[in-house]
Amino acid sequence: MFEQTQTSRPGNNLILETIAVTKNYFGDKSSGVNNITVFVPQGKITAIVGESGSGKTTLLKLLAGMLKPDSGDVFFHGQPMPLRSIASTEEHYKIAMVSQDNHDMDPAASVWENIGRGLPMADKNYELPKITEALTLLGIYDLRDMPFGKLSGGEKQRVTIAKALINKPEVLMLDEPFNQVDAAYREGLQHDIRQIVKEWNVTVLLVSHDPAELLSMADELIVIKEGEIVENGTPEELYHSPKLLYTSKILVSCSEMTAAQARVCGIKSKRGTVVVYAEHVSITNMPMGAKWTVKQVLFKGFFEELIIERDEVNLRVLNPNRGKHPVGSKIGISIKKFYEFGRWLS
Ligand SMILES: Nc1ncnc2c1ncn2[C@@H]1O[C@H](COP(=O)(O)OP(=O)(O)OP(=O)(O)O)[C@@H](O)[C@H]1O
Repeated sequence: MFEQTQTSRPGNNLILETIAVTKNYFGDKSSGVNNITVFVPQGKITAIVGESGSGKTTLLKLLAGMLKPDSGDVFFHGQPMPLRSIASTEEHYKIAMVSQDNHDMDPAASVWENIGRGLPMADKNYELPKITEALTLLGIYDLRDMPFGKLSGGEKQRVTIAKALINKPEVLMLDEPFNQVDAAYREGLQHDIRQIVKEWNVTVLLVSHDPAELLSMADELIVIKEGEIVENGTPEELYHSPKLLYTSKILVSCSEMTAAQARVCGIKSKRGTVVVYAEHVSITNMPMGAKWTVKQVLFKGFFEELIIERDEVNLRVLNPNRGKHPVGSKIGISIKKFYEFGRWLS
């Protein structure tokens, strides 16, 4: 594999680290994670990205002390992380996990009751101000008397996050937190989480499959493939200069082609694979150059994505002028930028 160790940025205080951690479920490297070293900076949003089954949740659980590594170490504030299955310790209250399934919520109980159950018994006297604060923070105070089971997916997710925040954790782990949440609601929730991170200096570890979410929310991305770290950097670094084809395919709507197919687009490449981002293709107005056929028009809200074809090569094009190029019409294009990847780096 190309690179196995995430690099830490100078000046960042680290809150969580794994050093050469391996966790395999079947005794070989085919599942889990292998020899992973990661540094999680305090007060930032770090996203773990990778294709399905690459080991993101396993890494999250190792960092939370929910899984015992086969080898290697996990540190929280520089101290070995105790395992949760033995007993919940002070460290564990400082790390809250929000997963996709809301499994610890009681659908018949009210929002207020569900959130209150997140408090330790000794803290019951402080229930009123703490629950009020959590509900207000997530903008769901008005829902306090509603049964949890009657809420929409987005509202449920806000309640789950409010419950995770009630003990003011130092680390909030979010595993696919916005899966059930529709687009309009999602942006508001993402914004609120960013605010909480800033105001409370909370560290967030985020697992997501949504490129827009990853790019807009994360301060740092860790890319994981087949249980190993293959690349890391800021969203800007990885978006504009991905080292790996794998990374660009996760983060960007793009077209992947062989060097021979790229020649159809006027690109001469000596390397194995060429990638063109949809946003780097512009539509030209010259009728003579209109050699591409629009095959599909994908509605994306305020813009469209066109799939166009020429000589059996398909290309994705970002089209801001919606409705102008229907299926079957001919267009010309120019490509502003492309990326080349050698096979050994993919
Ligand atoms: N409890 C388990 N027992 C056996 N194998 C497991 C277990 N948990 C995960 N695995 C396997 O380990 C690999 C990594 O799983 P993991 O859930 O960490 O991946 P992921 O990147 O989070 O996937 P997804 O994006 O689909 O949630 C997969 O091959 C998975 O099948």
